[in-house]
Amino acid sequence: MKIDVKILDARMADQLPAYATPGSAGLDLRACLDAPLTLAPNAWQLVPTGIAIYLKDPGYAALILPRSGLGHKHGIVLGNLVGLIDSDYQGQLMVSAWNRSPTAFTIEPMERLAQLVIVPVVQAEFNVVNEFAASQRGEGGYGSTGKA
Ligand SMILES: O=c1ccn([C@H]2C[C@H](O)[C@@H](COP(=O)(O)OP(=O)(O)OP(=O)(O)O)O2)c(=O)[nH]1
Ligand SMILES: [Mg+2]
Repeated sequence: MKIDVKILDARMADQLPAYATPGSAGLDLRACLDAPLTLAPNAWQLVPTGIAIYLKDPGYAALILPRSGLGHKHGIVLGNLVGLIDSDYQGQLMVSAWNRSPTAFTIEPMERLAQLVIVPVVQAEFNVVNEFAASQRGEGGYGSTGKA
């Protein structure tokens, strides 16, 4: 699949997001910063990525997810937990970087900060009904099938 991409910061021209291995699901997004950015404990800031994408097809969306290493080892996750990029969004991809750890963390310019996953999307329509056809689960939820 080919996605239109705009390079908004010249530094991104030779380091567009890429799959790190043939089996990678995520494209690493870089922090397009002019200077290091220190996030104090529990601080968050919107970080530009230097690129815009236009998915065009409403059958796709992109998700911005944390990088596991940064999230687990340094507490750098996302202020919105997950970023959802609509297929008609044409602005710069932004990463809400949140330092959920008790230690300050410095993001270096052009460091890989988060990852982008392209996913298929179904746009559903609602069919209003008074009763659903019976299902095995019915209205049971929240542990209703037991623990083991
Ligand atoms: O981490 C993110 C999340 C969103 N976006 C961009 C793409 C997305 O299509 C747009 C709107 O995001 P969303 O719909 O999640 O935010 P909203 O608060 O509902 O804003 P809007 O009223 O613009 O839809 O912002 C990002 O760049 N990074
Ligand atoms: Mg929205």
